[in-house]
Amino acid sequence: MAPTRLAVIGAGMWGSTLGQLAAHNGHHVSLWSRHGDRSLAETVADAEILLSAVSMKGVRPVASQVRDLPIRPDAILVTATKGLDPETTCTPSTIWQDAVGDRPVVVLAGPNLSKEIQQGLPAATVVASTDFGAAERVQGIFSSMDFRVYTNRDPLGVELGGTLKNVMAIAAGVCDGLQLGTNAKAALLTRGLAEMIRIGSDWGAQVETFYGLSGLGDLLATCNSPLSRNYQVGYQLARDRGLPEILADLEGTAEGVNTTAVLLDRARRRDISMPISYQVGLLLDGSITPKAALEALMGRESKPE
Ligand SMILES: NC(=O)C1=CN([C@@H]2O[C@H](COP(=O)(O)OP(=O)(O)OC[C@H]3O[C@@H](n4cnc5c(N)ncnc54)[C@H](O)[C@@H]3O)[C@@H](O)[C@H]2O)C=CC1
Ligand SMILES: O=C(CO)COP(=O)(O)O
Repeated sequence: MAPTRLAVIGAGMWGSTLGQLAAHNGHHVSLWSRHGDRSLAETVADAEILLSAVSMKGVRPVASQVRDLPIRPDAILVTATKGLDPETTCTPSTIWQDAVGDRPVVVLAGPNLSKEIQQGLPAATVVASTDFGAAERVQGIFSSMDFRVYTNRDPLGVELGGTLKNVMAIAAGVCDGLQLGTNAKAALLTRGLAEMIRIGSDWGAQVETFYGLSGLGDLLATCNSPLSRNYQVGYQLARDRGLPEILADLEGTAEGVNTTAVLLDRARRRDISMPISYQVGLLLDGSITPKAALEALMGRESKPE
């Protein structure tokens, strides 16, 4: 494949890792950070691929800057952020589509703990777009013997899988922090996936997408790894640490903390039952203890699966 010019917007853990993967494949990568010397305008001007890996709070401000900059008419925008916009509850790709007009937008998500990828351990991911040719182009840029990239035609489902599992990862951390055992964890993840599918299909995503790498795959990785920041938040809450203290010590962003409130807002308005997410919300705002959250979930009225 001919070398491609990539602008990686956001030089955090994930942006840097994705930049390295593309550079190892011989592509020309420029990394932009709000703290760096190079301007965003210079970074994106010639780029054939613009890849955003800023955390959710940066998506709207950065996308509105990019909207006002000259970029190539044939540029492809790739979004790798896993979060929800608090103003509108929409996903990052919606904000980016608005900023780049009719250029293709590709969502990249999967079970991708950046520290493992940095060590050269094998991983797989998904690139999804309604423009299948654009997804295939991005697949070619990142694919290697260490990083297997699948295409998908359901960008919303892929994006929601990566985003919603962060809420479940907080719950999974609590489960392990309280030492509730393997049965409890399996029940939590299975019912968590049901919750993700319930709201995701109402959103317009395809159910089968949630059984793929970006849904079940990312749920398994994130909910079972101490490398996950979201898992760490839950684990440490269960060990009686306060949220501000946990976040102050955390390396990078735990998107699930903000995602939970936005998700619950949407679930309330759409009248969708999200019992696990609801307890995570109470836990994060300090109005319930981890043990009381467990009791509330186990004490719910009996129902069919
Ligand atoms: N680290 C990982 O393993 C993975 C992370 N992700 C997702 O990627 C996103 C970024 O994650 P990390 O790189 O780990 O987080 P990070 O905290 O290491 O980096 C976040 C980046 O966003 C930038 N940023 C934040 N607000 C900004 C603003 N207003 N303007 C400009 N830049 C701003 C920060 O400067 C930083 O470079 C998150 O949504 C995360 O869920 C997805 C897959 C894997
Ligand atoms: O999304 C991730 C792995 O796919 C990273 O998880 P955390 O953001 O919880 O660290």
